[in-house]
Amino acid sequence: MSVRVVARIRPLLKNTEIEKDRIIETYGEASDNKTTVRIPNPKVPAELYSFHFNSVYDDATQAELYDREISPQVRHLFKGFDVTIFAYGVTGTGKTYTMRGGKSLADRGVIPRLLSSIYRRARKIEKDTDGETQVEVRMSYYEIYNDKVYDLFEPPEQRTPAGLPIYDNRGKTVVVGLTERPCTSLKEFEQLYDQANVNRSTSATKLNAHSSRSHAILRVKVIQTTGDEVRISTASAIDLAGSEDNRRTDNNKERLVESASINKSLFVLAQCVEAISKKQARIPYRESKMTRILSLGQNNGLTVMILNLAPVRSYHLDTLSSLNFANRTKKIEVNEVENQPFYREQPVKNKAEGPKSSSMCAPSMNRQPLRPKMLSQNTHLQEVTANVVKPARQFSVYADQTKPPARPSTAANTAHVRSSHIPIKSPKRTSSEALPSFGRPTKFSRPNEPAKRPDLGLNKTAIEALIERKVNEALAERADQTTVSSGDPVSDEVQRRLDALEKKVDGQESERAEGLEYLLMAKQHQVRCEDASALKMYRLALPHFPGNEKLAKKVSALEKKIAVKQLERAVSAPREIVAYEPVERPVARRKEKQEDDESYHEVQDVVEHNDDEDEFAYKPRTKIRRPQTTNLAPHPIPSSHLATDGSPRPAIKHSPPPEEDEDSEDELANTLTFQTPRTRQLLDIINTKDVSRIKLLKGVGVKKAEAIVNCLCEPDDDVRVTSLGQLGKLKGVGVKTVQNMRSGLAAL
Ligand SMILES: Nc1ncnc2c1ncn2[C@@H]1O[C@H](COP(=O)(O)OP(=O)(O)OP(=O)(O)O)[C@@H](O)[C@H]1O
Repeated sequence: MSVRVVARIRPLLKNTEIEKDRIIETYGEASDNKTTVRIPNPKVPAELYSFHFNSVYDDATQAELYDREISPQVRHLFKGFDVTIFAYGVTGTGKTYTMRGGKSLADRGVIPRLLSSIYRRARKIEKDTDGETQVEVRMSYYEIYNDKVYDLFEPPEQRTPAGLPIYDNRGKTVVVGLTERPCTSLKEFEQLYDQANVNRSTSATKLNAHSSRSHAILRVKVIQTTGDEVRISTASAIDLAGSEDNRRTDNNKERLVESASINKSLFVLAQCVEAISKKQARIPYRESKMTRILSLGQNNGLTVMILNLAPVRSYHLDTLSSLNFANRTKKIEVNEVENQPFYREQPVKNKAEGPKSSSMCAPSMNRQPLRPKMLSQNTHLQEVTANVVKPARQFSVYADQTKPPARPSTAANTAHVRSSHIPIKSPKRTSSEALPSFGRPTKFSRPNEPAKRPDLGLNKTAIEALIERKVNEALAERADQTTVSSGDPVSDEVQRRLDALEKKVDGQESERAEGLEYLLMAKQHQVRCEDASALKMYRLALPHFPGNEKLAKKVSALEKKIAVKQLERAVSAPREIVAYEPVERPVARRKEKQEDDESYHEVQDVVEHNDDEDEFAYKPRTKIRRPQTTNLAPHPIPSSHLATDGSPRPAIKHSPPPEEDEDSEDELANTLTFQTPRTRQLLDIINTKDVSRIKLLKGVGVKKAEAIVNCLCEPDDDVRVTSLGQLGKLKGVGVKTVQNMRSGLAAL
């Protein structure tokens, strides 16, 4: 079965969003059964893109979404399936609202409603079985913040900076040292959940006053116990942090680091989804903790993704990218396999207290091999297991007996009975791994049934003697080893040195790793054309690479680039012409431009070969000219070319001006600062987008005029050149041409 993808479009936010800016439309066979989202092409608004999902909710209430999408999953959960529900979307699109919701009854989100359903169903099962089946609910709640895992049941001051380790256990990612709290009622859950949410990392950003800065994972374990049969299934509800465009957030240093980490993990998730959809052999799960924990497409059970979308233009590009991601996600196949019940050994002491009070220590729980999918819907399991006589207990302490006595006939019968009903075979195990003589490896008879125990020829005293002998042997062996190591002064000395060396290297490594982390973030920001954020990250990296000239140069080049951009912006804003303040003239422009070019290539290199960054070696590269396209139409506009409202910005093409113009950039910087009547006249002519008029400008032939008009002619968009700086950056124009055009105007 595939991941179920449902899109939820949040309503317009009062005070900040208006109807006119709505760009998303939804369609379906009926008004309560929508399945399609339509959104215009940002370049060609008349062209609509359609995306089909399992369901689409437009302005839906919390109850509607829950009842139709999540409530049906509770039944599966109690049948033994693991259920994963996760909310995905850009920051401010309503993920936390969907998952957690508000405080009022109507506003409650998926999580409190899910827990309410779980408790209701649990009570019903207990009642229907006259208490024979008991249901226990335990929960753990943690967050992944800056790629580190923190227990949300622990207050932040008790956290270790490194966070909790995770490891893979037979395909399941396990967080080590996580608190698991029993939770007997909805009220108790709400208390725990609210308390834990206080520990979650949230902050105000420009786009969301309560932005989640971490991915939050709630795991609810449902343990159903009938006699000594235990069935465990888990519901995971995940509120992912939203990706952010830092040009829009005005994030400070701390927020930027968080943001880079969020964006990185979401980037890895997108890569994983792409790799799965392309059926690639390598899925890069391990590159982020979030993808390891989410295990999309790797986990068994049922997965529902809630795609949160904002309906307005300011999210246009982000919405498109989320829709594309969701479109790929819906094709991911998940193994719909339920967790099998297992049988636990009931401690004699607790027997009288009944199953509810029995301890549920994780180590005693041995899962059985998974059955193939075709059996996953078997509803007769209870019946079958009721007929099964459990095999005799086997102690490993008997392993060194010459030959274990023949297994009691009941065990053989068990295997026979089982195989006639359910051929238990894990789809993930090879036959050699399966236990040949027992249907279930973890099933033990109760200890107070001595009559069924095999006669293994050892009495209690003999067993104790055997254990004592083994323990003594092991202790003696260890004592021998200790003597050898302490008696060797050379190895002690070597060991001391090694320890010291290790510490030193560790220190350097963590220092360097932190620096590299900043560099990587800087590169990510650069890729997204967030120069200011990139600069901040480079500055943070500086102290980690003392004396690295290349890095220092990079910082100063970026500072200058930003200064020039600010200058251009100031010039293009009409009011600021009046308030013009002289800005320090950019010096050594030629050099700066070279560095810009190089950083352009480096960014590309980092995307392809991240290893380059490890050395931070500044290798001279051959200049690669970007393709000289004359028509923009077939190429998607990169997000950096679009204004925050999704419409194309005035057609500034981020390409280096032609070689001939490099020397004159200082002069252009001069002319950028104000608009003379001649400049205005020139810009007016350019903005006519009329080839016959533009070609008359000095130094402009028909070809150049056509190229200029092509740059400006985005269908249905009024792209205007508002400064000489912008004009100079159009493809094929450059500073000299601009000067020619201006000087020619005097003669017109
Ligand atoms: N369906 C909805 N109905 C009413 N208000 C909503 C809805 N969805 C979201 N909102 C409002 O939109 C704002 C942003 O929502 P929310 O904080 O849930 O976004 P988010 O995607 O979790 O953001 P982040 O990733 O930054 O945490 C909140 O004020 C929330 O109340």
